[in-house]
Amino acid sequence: MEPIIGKKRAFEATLDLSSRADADDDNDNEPTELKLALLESLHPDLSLNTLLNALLTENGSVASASALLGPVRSMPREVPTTPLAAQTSPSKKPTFGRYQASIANYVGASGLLKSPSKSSTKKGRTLHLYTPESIVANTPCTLVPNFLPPDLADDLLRELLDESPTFTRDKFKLFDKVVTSPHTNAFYVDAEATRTGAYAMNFEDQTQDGSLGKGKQPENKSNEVSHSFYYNGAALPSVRTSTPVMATVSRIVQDRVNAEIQSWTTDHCPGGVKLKHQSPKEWRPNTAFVNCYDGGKESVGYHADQLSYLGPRAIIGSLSLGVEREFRVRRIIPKDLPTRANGSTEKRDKAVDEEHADAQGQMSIHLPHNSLLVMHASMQETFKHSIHPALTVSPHPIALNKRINITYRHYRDSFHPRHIPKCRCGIQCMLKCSMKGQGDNKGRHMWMCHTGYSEDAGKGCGFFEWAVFDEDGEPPWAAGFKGPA
Ligand SMILES: O=C(O)CCC(=O)C(=O)O
Ligand SMILES: [Fe+2]
Repeated sequence: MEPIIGKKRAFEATLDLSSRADADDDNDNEPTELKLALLESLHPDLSLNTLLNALLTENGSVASASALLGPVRSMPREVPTTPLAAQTSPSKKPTFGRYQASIANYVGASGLLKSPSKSSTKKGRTLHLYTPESIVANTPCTLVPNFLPPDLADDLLRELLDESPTFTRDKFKLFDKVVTSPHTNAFYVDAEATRTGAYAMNFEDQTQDGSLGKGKQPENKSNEVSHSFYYNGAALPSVRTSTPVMATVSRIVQDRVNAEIQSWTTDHCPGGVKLKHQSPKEWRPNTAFVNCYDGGKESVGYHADQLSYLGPRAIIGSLSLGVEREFRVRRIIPKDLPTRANGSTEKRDKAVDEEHADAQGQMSIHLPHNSLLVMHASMQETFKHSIHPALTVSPHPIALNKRINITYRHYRDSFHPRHIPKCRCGIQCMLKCSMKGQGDNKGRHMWMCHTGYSEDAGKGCGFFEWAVFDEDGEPPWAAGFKGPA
């Protein structure tokens, strides 16, 4: 059995680490904290998130936000002198028992907030989607609220909160600068997957019960790059075996995601048929990134997930626990720029991309505790996603200011590190979807060198080749490859 040895994860070079909050779009000069304080005094039983959302939806107008939120419950009381953001800072004792209002009370039949100007996204604007119906109608995602039995969700949350102090921050290169991700994470492989098959692990790294031990981060003992997971030019520094509750939940996620794939295909794919390059096989999660966001400032910028080990048309089951946060999505806008021979991108192009993307606006999905978001087969190729920084968070009784997110993933045997193409630097290529180029090349997948993204690497070798898949997304080296689609 060959070892899988972890390394470091990072994101694509399109990350936007800015913490620009939409509240900057306010149409007057009052600080947002003051407006929130006013709104809170008018609607004392609503959560800060609800108030903030209403304020953002109404472009910073307190009067319109208040009208949207419904009848005023009391006369305004004195505006607190402490900014509300500070009231939920980790140093302050959180107040529990605050009623978490459902914004669905304030939405129209479409699930969109009642506001005619919000029927579609606009430059710099955010369309808030508050119901599962509006989410699936506007994005390639399905939201399942109250997903797990409540005690199981709490057990999983407690288990991962215990692990979270050992999580690390990604470091990677962006526009020639080394950036650190504004949240922490760790990578897990299912114990079952580490015992057999393509993802079998080197048992030397494991303890007797088969786990790597809490927070244990073994050094990569092998330089055999073909057995490591590479993200943006560096191998992951550690691979952990999934915790017992993660594994139990993984099976529940598997069943639900497969059922959701079926309904989504029937309802949203032309002719009710799966997409070209989507795998027809059962989705079987065998790995997961677990993310931790400690307080509203922690976030992750816009990115599409790297496809190297997932293959094209990847599906991800993303479980949220603890503090509710905003998951923002925006469409990737293909542009008619000529593709460079080596598929490389430049700073100037990225800036143009960002400007172009911003012009389309974005959509916001609110992810409460114990909700499962299924990112369907067209998501990674057509949308970017992020966790937006929050001015305030409503503390969770177990997690306080933290949000834990588990992205369950199916790493496919035919995309195992030992199989995928290597570049001239000698490391595995990254699989990406091209959004540039002309005609048929737009939306094609490509294998490319990602050394240039690594914290300590040079420019990379510029290796690039178009990826070839059959109808089911299998590469030419896979058993049963049926020929180019
Ligand atoms: O925290 C989340 O919901 C998203 C995390 C994410 O995008 C990722 O792990 O790639
Ligand atoms: Fe992601």
